[in-house]
Amino acid sequence: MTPPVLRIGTRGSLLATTQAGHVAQALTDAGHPAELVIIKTQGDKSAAPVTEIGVGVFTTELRVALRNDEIDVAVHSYKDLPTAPEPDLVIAAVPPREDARDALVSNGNRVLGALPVGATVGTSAPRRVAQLRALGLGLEIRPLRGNLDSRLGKVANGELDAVVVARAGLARIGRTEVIAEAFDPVVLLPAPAQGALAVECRADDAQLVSTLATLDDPSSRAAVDAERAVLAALEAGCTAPVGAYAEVVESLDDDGRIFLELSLRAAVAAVDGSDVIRSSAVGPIEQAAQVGRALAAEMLESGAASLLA
Ligand SMILES: NCc1[nH]cc(CCC(=O)O)c1CC(=O)O
Repeated sequence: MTPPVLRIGTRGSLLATTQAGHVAQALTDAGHPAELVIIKTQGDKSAAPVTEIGVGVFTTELRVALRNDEIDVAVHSYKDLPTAPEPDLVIAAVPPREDARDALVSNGNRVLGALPVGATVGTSAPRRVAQLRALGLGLEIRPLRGNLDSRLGKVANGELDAVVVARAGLARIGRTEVIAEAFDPVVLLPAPAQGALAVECRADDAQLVSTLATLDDPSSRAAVDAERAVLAALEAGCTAPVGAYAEVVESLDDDGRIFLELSLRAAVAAVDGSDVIRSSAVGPIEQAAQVGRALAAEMLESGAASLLA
């Protein structure tokens, strides 16, 4: 039995409570009153690089709370969720995704190409570090962690010339005005599932699963399923130098009729920027995960494993 007021578990950051708040509001509007329950995760307690604290640092405690029936729903940034399946839990909804691109916030609002050699750019994600280095612009990449406000603060106070963050995070907290440039995926491929939310609940809570399903956006779900299948098939985690981006696009069949299909691009980069393997594929929306796995297999044949080692 689902209690009268749904307990929505979320991390406590402004970004997390804002995005979980949207989910709570949507449920309340649909006649299912909901409230937020703040859960502290390992990633909130430690300021160490995520690459060191490990997989699931922003999500494990939320899943524990779900299993302990302390919350009914967990709202995660989907890109923070490990790819390992959890049979007792289900991603009941992937709401419409935000713009998935990475964004540059810089001193003087300069675009990346206008930053001089030696300019300091903050980011800790190996995926961003690798792709930025591969551009060969002579930038000084500096480690960066903490919540969005503190990251932006490092540009404002002059500690760094620029930072790279997910545009979606800025959009959700209403700060897109600070963006100097949103990177085309050709330049910088976003993390698998970046900009998407995962709305998770216990798999045996059938009534709640169907309630949450009303928030699902099938195109967003297909895209993230394909992207995460690439990551899983490469046996890489959310801190690996792997970018993937999928979207539902219009194509023409042999008779000139428009149909929808999934277009997927992925990249694996050496963290020192010395090499990038890129690949792309199109396929049926209903077979998103297969499209992702096939692309990963192709990239492994091109030598992706040696870049991930
Ligand atoms: N691990 C940090 C994290 N998890 C989700 C987002 C941004 C929002 C999103 O991608 O949905 C961020 C911050 C960032 O990458 O700049």
